[in-house]
Amino acid sequence: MSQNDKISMVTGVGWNKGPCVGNTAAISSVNYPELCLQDGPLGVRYGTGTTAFTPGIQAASTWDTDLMRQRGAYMGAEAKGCGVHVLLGPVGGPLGKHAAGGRNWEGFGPDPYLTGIAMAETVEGMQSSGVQACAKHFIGNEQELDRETMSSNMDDRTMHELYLWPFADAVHANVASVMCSYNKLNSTWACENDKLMDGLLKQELGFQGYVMSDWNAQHTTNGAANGGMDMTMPGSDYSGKTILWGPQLNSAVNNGQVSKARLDDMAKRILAAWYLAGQNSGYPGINIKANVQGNHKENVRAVARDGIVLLKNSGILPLKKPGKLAVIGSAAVANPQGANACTDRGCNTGALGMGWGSGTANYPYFTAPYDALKTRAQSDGTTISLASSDSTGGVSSAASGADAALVFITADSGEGYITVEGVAGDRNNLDPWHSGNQLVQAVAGANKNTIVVVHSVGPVILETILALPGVQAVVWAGLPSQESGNALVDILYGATAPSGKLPYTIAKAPGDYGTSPTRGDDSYPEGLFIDYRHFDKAGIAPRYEFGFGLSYTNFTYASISVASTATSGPATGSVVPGGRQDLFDTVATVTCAVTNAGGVAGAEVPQLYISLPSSAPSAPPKQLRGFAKLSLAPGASGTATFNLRRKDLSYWDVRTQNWIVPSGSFGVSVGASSRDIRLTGTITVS
Ligand SMILES: OC[C@H]1O[C@@H](O[C@H]2[C@H](O)[C@@H](O)[C@H](O[C@H]3[C@H](O)[C@@H](O)[C@H](O)O[C@@H]3CO)O[C@@H]2CO)[C@H](O)[C@@H](O)[C@@H]1O
Repeated sequence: MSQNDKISMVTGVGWNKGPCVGNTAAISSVNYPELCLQDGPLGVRYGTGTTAFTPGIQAASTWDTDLMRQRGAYMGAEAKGCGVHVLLGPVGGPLGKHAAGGRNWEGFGPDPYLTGIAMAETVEGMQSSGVQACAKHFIGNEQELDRETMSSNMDDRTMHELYLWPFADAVHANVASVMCSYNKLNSTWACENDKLMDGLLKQELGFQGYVMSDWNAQHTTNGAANGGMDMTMPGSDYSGKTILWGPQLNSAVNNGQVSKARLDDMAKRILAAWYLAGQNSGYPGINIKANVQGNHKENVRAVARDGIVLLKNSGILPLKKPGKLAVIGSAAVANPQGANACTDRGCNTGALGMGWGSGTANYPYFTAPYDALKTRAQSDGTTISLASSDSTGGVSSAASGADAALVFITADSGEGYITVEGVAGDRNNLDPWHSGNQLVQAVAGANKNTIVVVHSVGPVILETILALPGVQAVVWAGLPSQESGNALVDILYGATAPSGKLPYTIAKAPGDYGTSPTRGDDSYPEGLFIDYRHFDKAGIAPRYEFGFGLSYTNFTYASISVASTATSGPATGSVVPGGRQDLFDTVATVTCAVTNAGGVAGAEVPQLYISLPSSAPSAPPKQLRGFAKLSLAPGASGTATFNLRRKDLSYWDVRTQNWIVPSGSFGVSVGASSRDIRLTGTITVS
């Protein structure tokens, strides 16, 4: 390849200059195609014949690795069918430091272990279908407010044990590419941060793919090249005036400011990823409008359904052919202007299926809650009525007299380039939108059998709602995408027992989280203590804890067994993708029996938390390090097996710059949530 070829391979053609959101030019000398990079984390953005998969946070809410992998594989297959070479997902940052963070819903929640597993499953699924995955946004882009000017200043241990952790799992899964983020990291732009891209990602984690910039996140020609960035996107700023690579990079290489070896390295990494994905032969031509949906809606329905978390149920659910059902709220029906009426889903009108921004896709269709409820009611002979307004005025007459009243509320957020109803990305508060508390108050005042359905991007404060005696059930339906109504009916009528568990904590008050987006630089004073790690350490009682979720049956736990070969000391071995080799060795196995002790089939998510021994530096009281999902018939038992990797028992030692397994007694807690611990054991490491 000539120097010009290499420059062309690493430089986007410019904003809005190609068929995809990011494009590089074809290089005929090596039969390399015009490369197509397209969002995003839940399917092909701007497609017309593509599936709108569930957002990452809903996949996390299932705690089901098979569904996560299938979701990734189907997204990858659709991307390939459209000729997309690089699908811009999954999202491991934001992790979810702020409950109100605008883009949290694109990823898998604030626990690094759960997000890491979900990242790996998604990457492997996507790349098994032949598309290159892109782990983003690297790193510290935890809020939309000031994201393009602020610095995320975090200490080394917090970096390793929280924010870098999911990216390490993505690299271990051989992710083809990583996207550096808009913000600065410890005062240096992420996209020219040598410590970050070269030091952490390429050396410590052994990443062999390429780093692309977030769109217009590059600031200098030489700083980015010498800091470890390998591809600039989209190749110009949004006005098309500023171009930082292309001819500028050519000059920098010619005058020695960027070495030829560095340019070769960039090109080698991009080509390696292209070969890794097998895109060098028989790859389809680019057609974002191709119809590639196949049967993928089945995964959407399964994730939407199994991600529903039942928070409260006095026994009203599952519904048993009610004579009269009242459905209330604007969020029960599709956006009257059309499900795709707002660009990049930049409005909260009608039923909510995903947040807004670049991480969205067009709905090929949208089954709203009321659509599916009406179909079910007709087959049951139920009289169903609809009041699709959030005004409390006529609610009393709509709700009274019905056997049950279903009221729909929402909370939305998204990417900061769109402002919706005064919300510029990050949420302004953790309340339901559209006066949801007042709506529920009015409904529950008129009907003592009120069921609240919440569609939300993240935690909502539910105290007002839970204090109402008429509220018999709260169904946390999350972000279900195109299969919203069908998934909800599956759960409400008991075709499937709810099996989702919260991938974040729902607090009693916003201040309980201890973090919120702020202007300017952020020094990350909370360190390791976000979400449940903070609640546990500070002794704050959450309303619904991380990992919580009810079912229509109940499960008992017994017979914990712990076997370990773990030895104390630092990680060793050569660096493989993801870090030192032995970090990924299984060093302990915990098993337990789980029995469905109730009368209906259901699925349980036993969760394993570890507590580090006293010889380790101060650490969160409990940290998730394993989970399983067991589907069990009534009376049946199954075995949950948790394989703990060396890394799962380690802390990051800043002095030696290595992972260390401390000696002593590790607490092992297995339970139905982070605060419903059913079995305990110990792992003793000498
Ligand atoms: O899509 C690729 C990555 O882009 C980042 O989001 C950008 C988004 O894709 C793009 O549509 C949007 O463009 C707007 C632009 O910011 C604004 O100045 C202009 O007026 O309107 C444009 C919309 O027509 O910019 C987004 C960045 O600000 C994502 O961060 C990343 O995750 C995507 O993969």
